[in-house]
Amino acid sequence: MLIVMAASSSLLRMEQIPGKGRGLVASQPLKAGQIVLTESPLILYSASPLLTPSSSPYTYCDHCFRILPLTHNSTTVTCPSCSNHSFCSQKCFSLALKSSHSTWVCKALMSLQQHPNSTLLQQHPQERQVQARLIVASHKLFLHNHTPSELDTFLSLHGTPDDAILDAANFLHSLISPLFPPQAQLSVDLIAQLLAKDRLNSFGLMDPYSPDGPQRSIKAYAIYPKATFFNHDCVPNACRFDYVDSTNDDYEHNSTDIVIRLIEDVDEGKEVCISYFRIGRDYCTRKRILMEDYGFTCGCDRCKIEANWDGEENNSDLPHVRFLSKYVCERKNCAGTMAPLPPKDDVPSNVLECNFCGNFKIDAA
Ligand SMILES: C[S@@+](CC[C@H](N)C(=O)[O-])C[C@H]1O[C@@H](n2cnc3c(N)ncnc32)[C@H](O)[C@@H]1O
Repeated sequence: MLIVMAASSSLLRMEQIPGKGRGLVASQPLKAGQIVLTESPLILYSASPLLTPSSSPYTYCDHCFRILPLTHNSTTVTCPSCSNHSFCSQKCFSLALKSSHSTWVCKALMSLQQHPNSTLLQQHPQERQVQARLIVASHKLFLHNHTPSELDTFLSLHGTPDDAILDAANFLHSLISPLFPPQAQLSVDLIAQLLAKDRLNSFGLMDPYSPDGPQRSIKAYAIYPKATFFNHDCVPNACRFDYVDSTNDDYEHNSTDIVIRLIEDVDEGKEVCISYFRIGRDYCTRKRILMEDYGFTCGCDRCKIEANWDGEENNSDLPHVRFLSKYVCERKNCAGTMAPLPPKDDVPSNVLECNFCGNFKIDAA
């Protein structure tokens, strides 16, 4: 059912949006269901703490983050050097050896997991163990011979270190810089920038949906070079899909790619926005997350209206209430966002797909 279509970057252009910084706007009229962006992560790293056993019921391939079978089967490969990282197939392991689990990454992670580094890490909040993974995963950006544009792109992202980040950066620098090759330009300031940018710009790749399972947790974080420029709206006109655990062959080797698909038609020049979390959340929760995690107050029409609600109103005619009743997935334990499948031969689809549980429904309207 899925349709793979890499979006041309000409569908979107970057502009300064008053009060929001940079954003992405439609450079031509766009249709509901249209895929406006597909891209691979610039940085991708596991959300599992390096030392503490994960609370997730799942284990993942350490390269593509697909779920591994409970008992390792014949295709699962464990890294013979560290015995700590597993891969869903020989192919994924081979790809990992050239990128996410190169000899250097393997040695750096092992060194962080060994005494006395592990003792030092354990004396700090557990978050440091995940931040250490981020720094190791980003090591290519810090090498002098690495393409400078990626580091420049990264450093231009939103996010400024605060005192807590500077403390974390000082500690992580003392722990990790001895592992870096001499030609790397790793400094406390660069680590602080990395942590600050990651906090505002990374997307979480989630555990698979299960109707009766525990609440889904994040299995990996990814920073996408263009998708990071989508601003937030509480009534978004686009939403994000990923197919990490999809069994569809089209996604076999790009399962950590992000796919941004339009929920409704977007006129030329109009900003394309996503929601930074599930859209059904109430006003106070949205306001808190946007301030605490992203540092801004949302000025969208939905927030303006809901700020004055006392819970007694009949709101069924309001545009955002109609939007939510149409596009929030009603499946148990889900509440994801539903977007139409891509149009075929310019004919819009009346099938909606949930970006969280993968459910399909016919749009009766
Ligand atoms: C992932 S970045 C999005 C791109 C960003 N505007 C830029 O110029 O790089 C997230 C940041 O964009 C800004 N932002 C996103 N949505 C916003 C909104 N609806 N209102 C105000 N600021 C917003 C906030 O500063 C937020 O921390």
